[in-house]
Amino acid sequence: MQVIRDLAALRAATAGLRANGHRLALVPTMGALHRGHLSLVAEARRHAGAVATSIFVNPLQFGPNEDLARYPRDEAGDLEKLRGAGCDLVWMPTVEVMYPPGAATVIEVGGPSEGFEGAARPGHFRGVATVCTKLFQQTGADAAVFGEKDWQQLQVVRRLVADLDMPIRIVGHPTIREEDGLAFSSRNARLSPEERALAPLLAREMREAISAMEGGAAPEPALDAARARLRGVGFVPDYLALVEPETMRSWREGAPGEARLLAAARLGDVRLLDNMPARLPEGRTSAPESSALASPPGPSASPRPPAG
Ligand SMILES: Nc1ncnc2c1ncn2[C@@H]1O[C@H](COP(=O)(O)OP(=O)(O)OP(=O)(O)O)[C@@H](O)[C@H]1O
Ligand SMILES: CC(C)(CO)[C@@H](O)C(=O)[O-]
Ligand code: BAL
Repeated sequence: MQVIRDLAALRAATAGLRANGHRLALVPTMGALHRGHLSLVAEARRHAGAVATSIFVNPLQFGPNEDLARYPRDEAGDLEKLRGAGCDLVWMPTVEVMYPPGAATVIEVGGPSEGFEGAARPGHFRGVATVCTKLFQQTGADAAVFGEKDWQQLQVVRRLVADLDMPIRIVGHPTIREEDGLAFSSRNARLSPEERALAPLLAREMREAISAMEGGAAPEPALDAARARLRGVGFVPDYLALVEPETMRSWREGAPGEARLLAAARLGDVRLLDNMPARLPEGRTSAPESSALASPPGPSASPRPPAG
């Protein structure tokens, strides 16, 4: 496994892999690797003959009051895990290599960047989009694998690649969880034992709310009940919201189909993120547009052109 810290060496190594006929798949990470990351490495292997993992704690995606300085780091442990996972190349640039003095270009993605993590962490997705663009350029990877764990990030990266015609395939990989249902996350290492014992309740409450909604309950009351239960055990929920899976727009009340439930909640000073699919059933439409279609217009129904 080659461990590379400067750009010239990276270019030489990727050119060597390509000369040997290998396509390259990249797994971008911020290190402190766990089983979730290693499953991305295994997924990457299915898409290319050579696998690169980047480890770079990207200051550009952290706000001034966020946990950049406390972000967990474990270089020796990470390299050992990547060797065990059969990774071919590790790209570990320093901040100076990634952002040399004078660097002044950033990438701003609209659409799915707005709201949720974009609202809670202003500038976060600018940092993610900028570093991902650089990582794709630096490695020339044919594919990059991202975890569904950061669902909004995955949609932002897909938007970035589509809008800028980048010749790279973005692969999403399902969230890997501990046995008690908590999604693996590097920041879990910062939970106290008491917080760690409570942490799986986030996923449990999300599942409860989803099964209520899939059973026909209206989303907002189901989500309100989940928020209240989470508060009751010590979480500070930031958002618990049903959205369109790709655009991140709010789910249209009453619409059937495949939605995504997004959650962020604080436990102590650790912010946990999670998301899950929710299949909303037909037959409990309450949206003004659908009810106008389904029933004869009443006095307050807005006029609609006839269908077809
Ligand atoms: N439990 C998981 N299952 C699958 N993929 C994951 C999981 N956790 C993280 N990833 C993915 O790994 C990649 C690198 O993420 P990152 O290094 O930020 O890890 P993280 O554990 O999510 O850390 P953080 O605690 O900062 O959220 C991202 O694509 C992320 O979605
Ligand atoms: C994609 C990423 C490596 C960019 O810094 C980061 O946001 C992450 O680890 O999810
Ligand atoms: N996994 C998303 C990286 C971050 O929290 O900054």
